[in-house]
Amino acid sequence: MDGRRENIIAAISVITLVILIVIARVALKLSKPFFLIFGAGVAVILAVFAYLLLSTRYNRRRRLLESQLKSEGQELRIEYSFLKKVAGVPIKFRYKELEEATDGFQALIGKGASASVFKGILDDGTSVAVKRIDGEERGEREFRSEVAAIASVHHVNLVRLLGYCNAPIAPRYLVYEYVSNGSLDCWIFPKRSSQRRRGGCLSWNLRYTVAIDVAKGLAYLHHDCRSRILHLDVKPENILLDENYRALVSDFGLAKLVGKDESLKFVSAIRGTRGYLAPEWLLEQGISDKTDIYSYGMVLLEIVGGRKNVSYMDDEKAKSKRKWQYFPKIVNEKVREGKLMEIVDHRLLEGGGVDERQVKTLVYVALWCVQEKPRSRPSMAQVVDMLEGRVRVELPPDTRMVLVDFLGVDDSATDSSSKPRVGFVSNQRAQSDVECSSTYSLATTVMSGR
Ligand SMILES: Nc1ncnc2c1ncn2[C@@H]1O[C@H](COP(=O)(O)OP(=O)(O)OP(=O)(O)O)[C@@H](O)[C@H]1O
Repeated sequence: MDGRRENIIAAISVITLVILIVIARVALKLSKPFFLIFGAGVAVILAVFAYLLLSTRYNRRRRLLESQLKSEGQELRIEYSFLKKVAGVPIKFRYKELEEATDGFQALIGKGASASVFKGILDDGTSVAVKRIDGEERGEREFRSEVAAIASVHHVNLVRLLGYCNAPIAPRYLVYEYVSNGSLDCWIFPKRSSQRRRGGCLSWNLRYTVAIDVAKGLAYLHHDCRSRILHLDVKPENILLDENYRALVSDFGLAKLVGKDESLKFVSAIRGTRGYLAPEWLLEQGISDKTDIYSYGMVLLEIVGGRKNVSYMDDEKAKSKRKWQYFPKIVNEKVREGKLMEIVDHRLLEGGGVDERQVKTLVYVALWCVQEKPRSRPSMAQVVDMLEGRVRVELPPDTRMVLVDFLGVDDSATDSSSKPRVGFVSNQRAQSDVECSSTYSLATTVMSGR
Protein backbone atom coordinates (compact mmCIF):
# COMPACT_ATOMS: atom_id res chain seq x y z
CA MET A 1 0.00 0.00 0.00
CA ASP A 2 1.21 3.51 -0.77
CA GLY A 3 2.45 5.38 2.42
CA ARG A 4 0.35 8.49 1.83
CA ARG A 5 -2.86 6.47 1.50
CA GLU A 6 -2.07 4.70 4.77
CA ASN A 7 -1.66 8.03 6.54
CA ILE A 8 -4.99 9.33 5.21
CA ILE A 9 -6.82 6.14 6.29
CA ALA A 10 -5.20 6.34 9.73
CA ALA A 11 -6.13 9.99 10.09
CA ILE A 12 -9.76 9.28 9.04
CA SER A 13 -10.02 6.36 11.49
CA VAL A 14 -8.59 8.41 14.37
CA ILE A 15 -10.90 11.35 13.60
CA THR A 16 -13.93 8.98 13.36
CA LEU A 17 -13.01 7.41 16.70
CA VAL A 18 -12.57 10.80 18.37
CA ILE A 19 -15.97 11.92 16.97
CA LEU A 20 -17.55 8.67 18.27
CA ILE A 21 -16.01 9.24 21.73
CA VAL A 22 -17.27 12.84 21.79
CA ILE A 23 -20.80 11.68 20.74
CA ALA A 24 -20.65 8.93 23.43
CA ARG A 25 -19.50 11.52 26.04
CA VAL A 26 -22.46 13.78 25.19
CA ALA A 27 -24.97 10.90 24.98
CA LEU A 28 -23.77 8.69 27.82
CA LYS A 29 -22.19 11.28 30.22
CA LEU A 30 -19.54 9.61 32.42
CA SER A 31 -21.39 6.33 32.70
CA LYS A 32 -19.80 2.84 32.54
CA PRO A 33 -20.64 2.23 28.83
CA PHE A 34 -18.88 5.52 27.98
CA PHE A 35 -15.66 4.39 29.68
CA LEU A 36 -15.90 1.06 27.84
CA ILE A 37 -16.26 2.84 24.47
CA PHE A 38 -13.48 5.28 25.40
CA GLY A 39 -11.10 2.44 26.35
CA ALA A 40 -11.83 0.51 23.16
CA GLY A 41 -11.39 3.69 21.09
CA VAL A 42 -7.95 4.41 22.62
CA ALA A 43 -6.91 0.78 22.02
CA VAL A 44 -7.95 1.03 18.36
CA ILE A 45 -6.09 4.32 17.95
CA LEU A 46 -2.93 2.77 19.46
CA ALA A 47 -3.32 -0.30 17.18
CA VAL A 48 -3.69 1.96 14.10
CA PHE A 49 -0.51 3.87 15.05
CA ALA A 50 1.41 0.63 15.65
CA TYR A 51 0.25 -0.71 12.30
CA LEU A 52 1.23 2.51 10.56
CA LEU A 53 4.68 2.49 12.11
CA LEU A 54 5.38 -1.12 11.16
CA SER A 55 4.00 -0.90 7.62
CA THR A 56 5.94 2.31 6.89
CA ARG A 57 9.14 0.66 8.02
CA TYR A 58 8.35 -2.47 6.00
CA ASN A 59 7.58 -0.46 2.83
CA ARG A 60 10.70 1.62 3.15
CA ARG A 61 12.82 -1.51 3.45
CA ARG A 62 11.05 -3.17 0.51
CA ARG A 63 11.60 -0.14 -1.72
CA LEU A 64 15.25 -0.09 -0.78
CA LEU A 65 15.68 -3.77 -1.64
CA GLU A 66 13.79 -3.32 -4.91
CA SER A 67 15.99 -0.49 -6.06
CA GLN A 68 19.11 -2.42 -5.02
CA LEU A 69 17.98 -5.46 -7.04
CA LYS A 70 17.11 -3.28 -10.03
CA SER A 71 20.53 -1.70 -10.16
CA GLU A 72 22.25 -5.05 -9.60
CA GLY A 73 20.13 -6.60 -12.38
CA GLN A 74 21.08 -3.80 -14.72
CA GLU A 75 24.74 -4.24 -13.84
CA LEU A 76 24.45 -7.97 -14.47
CA ARG A 77 22.77 -7.38 -17.83
CA ILE A 78 25.52 -4.96 -18.89
CA GLU A 79 28.16 -7.41 -17.73
CA TYR A 80 26.47 -10.32 -19.54
CA SER A 81 26.25 -8.53 -22.87
CA PHE A 82 29.85 -7.32 -22.44
CA LEU A 83 31.04 -10.88 -21.74
CA LYS A 84 29.04 -12.17 -24.68
CA LYS A 85 30.79 -9.70 -26.94
CA VAL A 86 34.21 -10.42 -25.50
CA ALA A 87 33.83 -14.19 -25.55
CA GLY A 88 32.12 -14.16 -28.96
CA VAL A 89 29.42 -16.59 -27.82
CA PRO A 90 27.07 -17.24 -30.76
CA ILE A 91 23.65 -15.63 -30.34
CA LYS A 92 20.34 -17.29 -31.07
CA PHE A 93 18.50 -15.22 -33.70
CA ARG A 94 14.77 -15.17 -34.38
CA TYR A 95 13.73 -16.01 -37.94
CA LYS A 96 12.09 -12.57 -38.23
CA GLU A 97 15.39 -10.85 -37.40
CA LEU A 98 17.18 -12.73 -40.18
CA GLU A 99 14.38 -12.06 -42.63
CA GLU A 100 14.65 -8.34 -41.88
CA ALA A 101 18.46 -8.35 -41.93
CA THR A 102 18.56 -9.95 -45.40
CA ASP A 103 15.60 -8.01 -46.74
CA GLY A 104 13.68 -11.23 -47.29
CA PHE A 105 16.74 -13.28 -48.38
CA GLN A 106 17.28 -11.19 -51.51
CA ALA A 107 21.04 -10.93 -52.00
CA LEU A 108 22.43 -14.39 -52.72
CA ILE A 109 26.23 -14.25 -52.39
CA GLY A 110 27.11 -17.92 -52.69
CA LYS A 111 25.70 -21.35 -53.15
CA GLY A 112 27.34 -24.66 -52.26
CA ALA A 113 26.21 -28.27 -52.26
CA SER A 114 24.23 -27.96 -49.07
CA ALA A 115 23.62 -24.29 -48.44
CA SER A 116 22.71 -20.90 -49.88
CA VAL A 117 24.41 -17.83 -48.45
CA PHE A 118 22.77 -14.37 -48.33
CA LYS A 119 24.18 -10.99 -47.42
CA GLY A 120 22.50 -9.13 -44.59
CA ILE A 121 22.86 -6.20 -42.20
CA LEU A 122 21.92 -6.53 -38.53
CA ASP A 123 20.16 -3.81 -36.51
CA ASP A 124 23.47 -2.56 -35.10
CA GLY A 125 24.89 -2.17 -38.63
CA THR A 126 27.04 -5.34 -38.63
CA SER A 127 27.33 -6.92 -42.10
CA VAL A 128 26.63 -10.64 -42.01
CA ALA A 129 26.51 -13.67 -44.26
CA VAL A 130 23.41 -15.72 -43.47
CA LYS A 131 23.85 -19.36 -44.48
CA ARG A 132 20.64 -21.29 -45.05
CA ILE A 133 21.27 -25.01 -44.72
CA ASP A 134 19.12 -26.87 -47.19
CA GLY A 135 17.91 -30.44 -46.88
CA GLU A 136 16.24 -32.15 -43.97
CA GLU A 137 18.34 -34.87 -42.37
CA ARG A 138 21.63 -33.86 -43.93
CA GLY A 139 20.90 -30.23 -43.09
CA GLU A 140 20.48 -31.10 -39.44
CA ARG A 141 23.76 -33.06 -39.39
CA GLU A 142 25.72 -30.30 -41.12
CA PHE A 143 24.15 -27.66 -38.91
CA ARG A 144 25.14 -29.52 -35.75
CA SER A 145 28.71 -30.25 -36.81
CA GLU A 146 29.19 -26.70 -38.04
CA VAL A 147 27.94 -25.13 -34.80
CA ALA A 148 29.82 -27.65 -32.64
CA ALA A 149 33.06 -27.10 -34.49
CA ILE A 150 33.13 -23.37 -34.85
CA ALA A 151 31.12 -22.06 -31.89
CA SER A 152 34.00 -22.60 -29.51
CA VAL A 153 36.94 -21.57 -31.69
CA HIS A 154 38.31 -18.11 -32.25
CA HIS A 155 41.18 -17.41 -34.55
CA VAL A 156 41.97 -14.60 -36.98
CA ASN A 157 42.11 -17.09 -39.82
CA LEU A 158 38.79 -18.80 -39.12
CA VAL A 159 35.52 -17.20 -40.12
CA ARG A 160 33.55 -16.06 -37.04
CA LEU A 161 30.14 -17.53 -36.27
CA LEU A 162 27.98 -14.74 -34.81
CA GLY A 163 24.83 -16.78 -34.25
CA TYR A 164 22.31 -19.28 -35.46
CA CYS A 165 18.59 -19.82 -35.87
CA ASN A 166 16.94 -23.20 -35.60
CA ALA A 167 13.27 -22.35 -35.50
CA PRO A 168 11.03 -25.41 -35.82
CA ILE A 169 9.83 -26.21 -39.37
CA ALA A 170 11.89 -23.42 -41.03
CA PRO A 171 15.34 -24.31 -42.45
CA ARG A 172 18.31 -23.85 -40.15
CA TYR A 173 20.48 -20.76 -40.46
CA LEU A 174 24.01 -19.86 -39.46
CA VAL A 175 25.02 -16.22 -39.18
CA TYR A 176 28.64 -15.44 -40.00
CA GLU A 177 30.67 -12.28 -40.15
CA TYR A 178 30.55 -11.05 -43.74
CA VAL A 179 33.85 -11.53 -45.56
CA SER A 180 33.89 -8.94 -48.28
CA ASN A 181 36.17 -10.36 -50.98
CA GLY A 182 34.47 -13.73 -51.42
CA SER A 183 36.18 -17.04 -51.88
CA LEU A 184 39.72 -17.78 -53.05
CA ASP A 185 38.65 -19.68 -56.18
CA CYS A 186 37.44 -16.35 -57.65
CA TRP A 187 40.94 -14.92 -57.16
CA ILE A 188 43.16 -17.67 -58.50
CA PHE A 189 41.27 -19.35 -61.34
CA PRO A 190 40.72 -17.42 -64.57
CA LYS A 191 37.19 -16.14 -64.87
CA ARG A 192 35.04 -17.93 -67.42
CA SER A 193 33.24 -15.55 -69.78
CA SER A 194 29.84 -16.78 -68.56
CA GLN A 195 30.63 -16.05 -64.92
CA ARG A 196 29.38 -12.94 -63.17
CA ARG A 197 31.39 -12.89 -59.99
CA ARG A 198 33.72 -10.82 -57.86
CA GLY A 199 37.39 -11.56 -58.15
CA GLY A 200 40.49 -11.08 -60.25
CA CYS A 201 44.04 -12.33 -60.37
CA LEU A 202 45.60 -12.36 -56.91
CA SER A 203 49.22 -11.16 -56.84
CA TRP A 204 52.04 -13.52 -55.92
CA ASN A 205 52.69 -11.84 -52.55
CA LEU A 206 49.04 -12.13 -51.57
CA ARG A 207 48.94 -15.78 -52.67
CA TYR A 208 51.86 -16.49 -50.38
CA THR A 209 50.23 -14.76 -47.39
CA VAL A 210 46.97 -16.60 -48.10
CA ALA A 211 48.90 -19.90 -47.99
CA ILE A 212 50.33 -18.97 -44.56
CA ASP A 213 46.97 -17.73 -43.23
CA VAL A 214 45.19 -20.96 -44.18
CA ALA A 215 48.00 -23.05 -42.68
CA LYS A 216 47.74 -21.08 -39.43
CA GLY A 217 43.96 -21.50 -39.26
CA LEU A 218 44.26 -25.25 -39.81
CA ALA A 219 47.20 -25.56 -37.40
CA TYR A 220 45.03 -23.95 -34.74
CA LEU A 221 42.22 -26.45 -35.40
CA HIS A 222 44.60 -29.42 -35.31
CA HIS A 223 46.85 -28.48 -32.43
CA ASP A 224 45.52 -25.70 -30.24
CA CYS A 225 41.84 -26.43 -29.60
CA ARG A 226 40.50 -28.38 -26.63
CA SER A 227 39.50 -31.17 -29.00
CA ARG A 228 41.28 -31.65 -32.29
CA ILE A 229 39.08 -30.38 -35.13
CA LEU A 230 39.39 -31.87 -38.60
CA HIS A 231 37.94 -29.63 -41.30
CA LEU A 232 37.66 -32.34 -43.98
CA ASP A 233 36.61 -30.02 -46.80
CA VAL A 234 39.62 -27.79 -47.45
CA LYS A 235 39.33 -26.27 -50.94
CA PRO A 236 39.54 -22.77 -52.48
CA GLU A 237 35.75 -22.30 -52.31
CA ASN A 238 35.98 -22.65 -48.53
CA ILE A 239 38.71 -20.06 -48.08
CA LEU A 240 37.37 -16.51 -47.84
CA LEU A 241 39.30 -13.28 -48.32
CA ASP A 242 38.60 -10.18 -46.24
CA GLU A 243 38.99 -6.57 -47.36
CA ASN A 244 42.79 -6.82 -46.89
CA TYR A 245 42.96 -10.19 -48.66
CA ARG A 246 43.71 -12.02 -45.43
CA ALA A 247 42.37 -15.55 -45.61
CA LEU A 248 39.75 -17.10 -43.36
CA VAL A 249 38.90 -20.79 -43.42
CA SER A 250 35.14 -21.31 -43.62
CA ASP A 251 32.45 -24.00 -44.05
CA PHE A 252 32.71 -26.40 -41.13
CA GLY A 253 29.77 -28.49 -42.33
CA LEU A 254 31.84 -31.66 -42.56
CA ALA A 255 34.12 -30.95 -39.62
CA LYS A 256 34.80 -33.61 -37.02
CA LEU A 257 35.75 -33.09 -33.41
CA VAL A 258 38.23 -35.67 -32.22
CA GLY A 259 39.37 -36.00 -28.61
CA LYS A 260 43.05 -35.07 -28.22
CA ASP A 261 43.85 -38.51 -26.84
CA GLU A 262 41.68 -40.35 -29.35
CA SER A 263 43.40 -42.51 -31.92
CA LEU A 264 44.87 -40.37 -34.65
CA LYS A 265 43.15 -42.44 -37.30
CA PHE A 266 39.47 -43.24 -37.53
CA VAL A 267 37.05 -44.41 -40.16
CA SER A 268 34.45 -42.08 -41.59
CA ALA A 269 32.13 -42.21 -44.59
CA ILE A 270 33.73 -40.59 -47.59
CA ARG A 271 32.57 -37.03 -48.05
CA GLY A 272 34.50 -33.93 -49.00
CA THR A 273 35.10 -32.70 -52.51
CA ARG A 274 36.49 -34.47 -55.54
CA GLY A 275 40.02 -33.45 -56.35
CA TYR A 276 40.98 -32.73 -52.74
CA LEU A 277 40.34 -36.11 -51.11
CA ALA A 278 43.32 -37.92 -49.64
CA PRO A 279 44.01 -41.45 -50.97
CA GLU A 280 43.63 -43.08 -47.53
CA TRP A 281 40.06 -41.80 -47.37
CA LEU A 282 39.27 -43.15 -50.83
CA LEU A 283 40.81 -46.48 -49.85
CA GLU A 284 38.89 -46.45 -46.57
CA GLN A 285 42.04 -46.71 -44.50
CA GLY A 286 40.89 -44.17 -41.93
CA ILE A 287 41.31 -40.43 -41.73
CA SER A 288 43.30 -38.13 -39.50
CA ASP A 289 44.64 -34.58 -39.47
CA LYS A 290 46.87 -35.73 -42.35
CA THR A 291 43.72 -35.91 -44.49
CA ASP A 292 43.31 -32.13 -44.17
CA ILE A 293 47.00 -31.69 -44.91
CA TYR A 294 46.62 -33.55 -48.20
CA SER A 295 43.73 -31.28 -49.23
CA TYR A 296 45.75 -28.23 -48.17
CA GLY A 297 48.64 -29.41 -50.39
CA MET A 298 46.24 -29.71 -53.32
CA VAL A 299 45.03 -26.16 -52.68
CA LEU A 300 48.64 -24.89 -52.58
CA LEU A 301 49.27 -26.35 -56.03
CA GLU A 302 46.18 -24.59 -57.37
CA ILE A 303 47.33 -21.33 -55.78
CA VAL A 304 50.70 -21.59 -57.54
CA GLY A 305 49.37 -22.74 -60.90
CA GLY A 306 46.17 -20.68 -61.01
CA ARG A 307 44.45 -23.75 -62.42
CA LYS A 308 42.42 -26.72 -61.24
CA ASN A 309 44.39 -29.82 -60.32
CA VAL A 310 42.17 -31.98 -62.49
CA SER A 311 41.28 -30.49 -65.86
CA TYR A 312 40.65 -31.35 -69.47
CA MET A 313 43.52 -31.19 -71.92
CA ASP A 314 43.38 -28.01 -73.95
CA ASP A 315 43.12 -29.50 -77.39
CA GLU A 316 39.61 -30.21 -78.61
CA LYS A 317 40.37 -33.73 -79.88
CA ALA A 318 41.67 -34.80 -76.50
CA LYS A 319 38.67 -33.18 -74.88
CA SER A 320 36.27 -35.23 -76.91
CA LYS A 321 38.11 -38.37 -75.79
CA ARG A 322 37.92 -37.17 -72.20
CA LYS A 323 41.65 -36.89 -71.73
CA TRP A 324 42.68 -35.35 -68.48
CA GLN A 325 45.57 -33.46 -67.09
CA TYR A 326 46.57 -34.06 -63.52
CA PHE A 327 48.44 -30.93 -62.47
CA PRO A 328 50.13 -32.35 -59.32
CA LYS A 329 51.85 -34.95 -61.50
CA ILE A 330 53.00 -32.26 -63.92
CA VAL A 331 54.38 -30.23 -60.99
CA ASN A 332 56.21 -33.27 -59.66
CA GLU A 333 57.89 -33.83 -63.04
CA LYS A 334 58.78 -30.16 -63.55
CA VAL A 335 60.38 -30.05 -60.12
CA ARG A 336 62.56 -33.06 -60.98
CA GLU A 337 63.48 -31.44 -64.32
CA GLY A 338 64.41 -28.18 -62.59
CA LYS A 339 61.74 -26.24 -64.52
CA LEU A 340 59.87 -24.96 -61.52
CA MET A 341 58.81 -21.59 -62.92
CA GLU A 342 56.99 -23.26 -65.83
CA ILE A 343 54.20 -24.30 -63.51
CA VAL A 344 53.51 -20.82 -62.10
CA ASP A 345 50.28 -19.08 -63.16
CA HIS A 346 51.17 -17.44 -66.51
CA ARG A 347 49.25 -14.30 -65.66
CA LEU A 348 51.60 -13.73 -62.73
CA LEU A 349 54.74 -14.33 -64.77
CA GLU A 350 53.59 -11.76 -67.33
CA GLY A 351 53.22 -9.13 -64.63
CA GLY A 352 56.51 -10.00 -62.85
CA GLY A 353 57.08 -9.84 -59.11
CA VAL A 354 57.09 -13.59 -58.57
CA ASP A 355 59.70 -14.58 -55.98
CA GLU A 356 61.36 -17.78 -57.23
CA ARG A 357 62.51 -18.77 -53.74
CA GLN A 358 58.97 -18.53 -52.44
CA VAL A 359 57.70 -20.54 -55.42
CA LYS A 360 60.17 -23.28 -54.51
CA THR A 361 59.08 -23.24 -50.86
CA LEU A 362 55.38 -23.34 -51.71
CA VAL A 363 55.76 -26.11 -54.28
CA TYR A 364 58.03 -28.24 -52.09
CA VAL A 365 55.65 -27.86 -49.14
CA ALA A 366 52.71 -28.76 -51.40
CA LEU A 367 54.46 -31.90 -52.64
CA TRP A 368 55.26 -32.93 -49.06
CA CYS A 369 51.59 -32.45 -48.16
CA VAL A 370 50.30 -34.60 -51.03
CA GLN A 371 52.55 -37.56 -50.30
CA GLU A 372 50.49 -40.72 -50.62
CA LYS A 373 51.55 -42.11 -47.25
CA PRO A 374 49.94 -39.96 -44.53
CA ARG A 375 52.90 -40.40 -42.20
CA SER A 376 55.23 -38.83 -44.80
CA ARG A 377 53.20 -35.61 -44.74
CA PRO A 378 54.19 -32.82 -42.34
CA SER A 379 51.94 -31.58 -39.56
CA MET A 380 50.18 -28.27 -40.05
CA ALA A 381 52.44 -26.64 -37.45
CA GLN A 382 55.48 -27.80 -39.46
CA VAL A 383 53.92 -26.38 -42.61
CA VAL A 384 53.63 -22.96 -40.92
CA ASP A 385 57.28 -23.17 -39.85
CA MET A 386 58.38 -24.08 -43.37
CA LEU A 387 56.35 -21.31 -45.02
CA GLU A 388 57.59 -18.72 -42.56
CA GLY A 389 61.18 -19.81 -43.12
CA ARG A 390 61.91 -21.18 -39.65
CA VAL A 391 62.53 -24.67 -41.04
CA ARG A 392 64.38 -25.54 -44.24
CA VAL A 393 62.27 -27.38 -46.81
CA GLU A 394 63.99 -30.38 -48.37
CA LEU A 395 63.14 -31.70 -51.82
CA PRO A 396 60.13 -34.00 -51.28
CA PRO A 397 60.40 -37.66 -52.31
CA ASP A 398 59.18 -38.50 -55.80
CA THR A 399 55.57 -39.65 -55.62
CA ARG A 400 53.99 -41.87 -58.24
CA MET A 401 50.56 -40.33 -57.79
CA VAL A 402 48.97 -43.44 -59.16
CA LEU A 403 45.79 -42.93 -57.24
CA VAL A 404 43.69 -40.19 -58.61
CA ASP A 405 40.09 -39.74 -57.79
CA PHE A 406 37.97 -38.35 -60.48
CA LEU A 407 34.45 -38.69 -61.61
CA GLY A 408 32.76 -40.03 -64.70
CA VAL A 409 31.93 -36.50 -65.64
CA ASP A 410 30.66 -33.99 -68.05
CA ASP A 411 32.06 -30.64 -69.17
CA SER A 412 31.40 -28.76 -65.97
CA ALA A 413 33.10 -31.38 -63.83
CA THR A 414 36.24 -29.33 -63.46
CA ASP A 415 34.28 -26.80 -61.47
CA SER A 416 33.87 -28.43 -58.10
CA SER A 417 31.96 -25.52 -56.67
CA SER A 418 28.95 -26.29 -58.78
CA LYS A 419 28.95 -29.98 -57.91
CA PRO A 420 27.60 -31.94 -55.01
CA ARG A 421 30.23 -33.40 -52.80
CA VAL A 422 31.42 -36.88 -53.59
CA GLY A 423 29.32 -39.77 -52.43
CA PHE A 424 30.98 -43.14 -52.26
CA VAL A 425 29.24 -46.44 -51.80
CA SER A 426 31.40 -49.13 -50.36
CA ASN A 427 30.56 -52.83 -50.49
CA GLN A 428 31.22 -53.22 -46.79
CA ARG A 429 29.48 -50.07 -45.68
CA ALA A 430 25.83 -49.65 -44.86
CA GLN A 431 23.96 -47.30 -47.17
CA SER A 432 23.01 -45.07 -44.25
CA ASP A 433 26.67 -44.31 -43.68
CA VAL A 434 26.96 -42.68 -47.06
CA GLU A 435 27.00 -38.92 -47.12
CA CYS A 436 25.10 -38.33 -50.33
CA SER A 437 24.01 -40.40 -53.23
CA SER A 438 25.05 -38.26 -56.15
CA THR A 439 24.70 -39.32 -59.74
CA TYR A 440 28.45 -39.59 -60.08
CA SER A 441 30.49 -42.72 -59.90
CA LEU A 442 33.86 -42.48 -58.26
CA ALA A 443 36.63 -44.10 -60.21
CA THR A 444 40.16 -44.83 -59.22
CA THR A 445 42.46 -44.63 -62.15
CA VAL A 446 46.01 -44.29 -63.21
CA MET A 447 46.44 -40.91 -64.81
CA SER A 448 48.66 -40.27 -67.76
CA GLY A 449 49.98 -37.03 -66.33
CA ARG A 450 49.64 -34.99 -69.45
N1 LIG B 1 30.97 -15.40 -44.33
C1 LIG B 1 30.88 -15.27 -45.65
N2 LIG B 1 31.10 -14.07 -46.23
C2 LIG B 1 31.03 -13.93 -47.58
N3 LIG B 1 30.73 -14.94 -48.43
C3 LIG B 1 30.50 -16.16 -47.91
C4 LIG B 1 30.55 -16.39 -46.50
N4 LIG B 1 30.28 -17.70 -46.27
C5 LIG B 1 30.08 -18.25 -47.47
N5 LIG B 1 30.19 -17.34 -48.47
C6 LIG B 1 30.03 -17.60 -49.92
O1 LIG B 1 29.09 -18.64 -50.10
C7 LIG B 1 29.69 -19.78 -50.76
C8 LIG B 1 29.08 -21.06 -50.24
O2 LIG B 1 29.26 -21.16 -48.84
P1 LIG B 1 29.64 -22.53 -48.13
O3 LIG B 1 30.91 -23.07 -48.74
O4 LIG B 1 29.68 -22.31 -46.68
O5 LIG B 1 28.39 -23.44 -48.57
P2 LIG B 1 28.28 -25.02 -48.62
O6 LIG B 1 26.98 -25.40 -49.22
O7 LIG B 1 28.57 -25.57 -47.26
O8 LIG B 1 29.45 -25.39 -49.61
P3 LIG B 1 29.96 -26.85 -50.01
O9 LIG B 1 29.68 -26.99 -51.47
O10 LIG B 1 31.44 -26.81 -49.70
O11 LIG B 1 29.20 -27.80 -49.17
C9 LIG B 1 31.20 -19.61 -50.49
O12 LIG B 1 31.99 -20.24 -51.48
C10 LIG B 1 31.36 -18.09 -50.50
O13 LIG B 1 31.49 -17.60 -51.82
